[in-house]
Amino acid sequence: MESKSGSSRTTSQIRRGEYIGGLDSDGNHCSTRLQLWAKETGEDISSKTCFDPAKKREWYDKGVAYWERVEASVNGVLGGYGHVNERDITASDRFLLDVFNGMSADFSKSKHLVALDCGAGVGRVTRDLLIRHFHEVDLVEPVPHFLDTAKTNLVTPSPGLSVFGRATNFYCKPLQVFNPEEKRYDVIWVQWCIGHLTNQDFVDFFKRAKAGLKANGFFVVKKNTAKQGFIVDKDDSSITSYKGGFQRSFFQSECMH
Ligand SMILES: C[S@@+](CC[C@H](N)C(=O)[O-])C[C@H]1O[C@@H](n2cnc3c(N)ncnc32)[C@H](O)[C@@H]1O
Repeated sequence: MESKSGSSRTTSQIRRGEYIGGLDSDGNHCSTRLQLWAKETGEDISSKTCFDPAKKREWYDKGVAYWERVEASVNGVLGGYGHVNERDITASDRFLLDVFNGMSADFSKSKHLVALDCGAGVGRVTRDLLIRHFHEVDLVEPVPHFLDTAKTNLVTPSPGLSVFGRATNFYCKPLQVFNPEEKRYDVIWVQWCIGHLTNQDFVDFFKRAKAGLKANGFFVVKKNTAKQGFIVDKDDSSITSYKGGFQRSFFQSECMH
C-alpha cells in the first residue's frame, strides 16, 4: 500500500492503524496518528517521548481554558446536548446492573463499594448514577467552577432521588497528573473526557490508575468514537478516534488512541 507521500507502509503500521488519516476541526488533514500527536502535542509516540513540552502544555491549557468558558450546568458539560442526559444515565444504569449481576459474590451489595468519577464536570454522572450504586464516590475534575458546582449539586441532590452513597473527595486536577489512592476503587468511571489526554498520558493514566483499583475492580470508559480515523478538536484540545484505535490502547496499554 502506498502512502500519500509515496512511501510504502509496513504491515505493523497498518496493524497499528497508523495509516488511517484524520481531520482537525479547521479541516486540515493529518495522514497518521504519529503526525497528529507530534504536530498537536509535541509527542513522539514511537519513542514515547515528548520533544516539545511547550506544545503539550499549550494543548492542555487550551483544553481547560475552553471548559472554563462553559456554563457550569448539565447542558454546558454536554456541549448543548443536555437532553441526552436521561438516555445516557438509563443505558449506564443497565450496563452497571448487568456487570454487577455477572460478578462474583465478592462484589456483593454488603461490600463497601467505592467509585471514582473521572473528568467529572458538574457531577452529573455521580449524582444521577454512581451515588445510587456505590457507598462512596470521589470526583476528579480540572475546572474549578465545575467542581464547585458538583459540590453544591451533591450536597443538595435531586428531589425524589433516594441517595444511597455520598460524594467523599473532590480533586481539582487533570487526569494526566492525578494519582489515585492505592486499592481504593471498585470502579473507575471515565466518561466523555479521556479524549483530552495526549497519547502517552492516556497510556500512563491507565497504568497509574490501575493501582487505584481493588482486586476485583474495573474501569468503565465511555467515549464517542469516529466512524474511521480520528478527529482533532482544536477548540477544546481533544481527539475522537475510531474505536479500533482506542481498543488497542486499552487492552495492550502500549499503543495509541
Ligand atoms: C464533555 S465534559 C463531560 C463531563 C462528565 N464526564 C459528564 O459526562 O457529565 C468533559 C469534561 O472533561 C474535563 N476535562 C478536560 N480536560 C481534562 C483533563 N485533562 N483531565 C480530566 N478531565 C478533563 C472537562 O473539564 C469537562 O468537565
